[in-house]
Amino acid sequence: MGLWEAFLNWLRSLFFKQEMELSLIGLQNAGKTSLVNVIATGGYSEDMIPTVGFNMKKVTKGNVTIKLWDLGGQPRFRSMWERYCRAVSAIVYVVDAADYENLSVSRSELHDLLSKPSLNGIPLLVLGNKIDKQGALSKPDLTERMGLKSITDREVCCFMISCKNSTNIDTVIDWLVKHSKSKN
Ligand SMILES: Nc1nc2c(ncn2[C@@H]2O[C@H](COP(=O)(O)OP(=O)(O)OP(=O)(O)O)[C@@H](O)[C@H]2O)c(=O)[nH]1
Ligand SMILES: [Mg+2]
Repeated sequence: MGLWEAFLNWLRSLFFKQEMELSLIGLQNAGKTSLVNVIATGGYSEDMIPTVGFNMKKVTKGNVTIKLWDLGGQPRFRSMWERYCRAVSAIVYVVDAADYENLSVSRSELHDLLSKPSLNGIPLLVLGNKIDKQGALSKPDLTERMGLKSITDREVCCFMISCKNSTNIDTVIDWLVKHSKSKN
């Protein structure tokens, strides 16, 4: 980056703060809270407590402030997913790519959620997590098993990640930042 361009970017960052709000959705144990921690602090722990209800965290990346709604994935919390997705710039749906048993439930929960008229057109980022695990699905397999090609009414993107090894977390952050909106 040239000096002049860097200077312009710096100026822009002073005046054009960006902000975004997004919701992290997915079945229990998919790694949503782990992802929040990795994005916020880079920390990872095996010892996680299931999220009860939801948590909110604000993270700043460059001049973008991201408000993250981290929702509980257990069946009893799924009915509130829609409510927390209505006003967001993007829905981030986390899937455990090594947990074959729960893939069909994850797929149907995703498609149920996207069928809500209130969520029409909101961009979707699907993250296949835990690719450090042996036997984790490849991106084409996950795309197929989650029926992502049939979603045509919005922007859909899919990345394979590992919160444990911080794989592709920078790609996720780049995507998020690109989907933020100007505040003023
Ligand atoms: N091997 C591996 N384990 C992971 C990874 N990410 C998360 N985990 C583990 O998966 C378990 C569940 O992680 P959480 O982040 O609590 O999952 P969650 O989606 O927030 O679950 P709920 O809050 O119940 O909806 C924890 O034991 C994590 O350590 C990963 O990339 N690789
Ligand atoms: Mg959680």
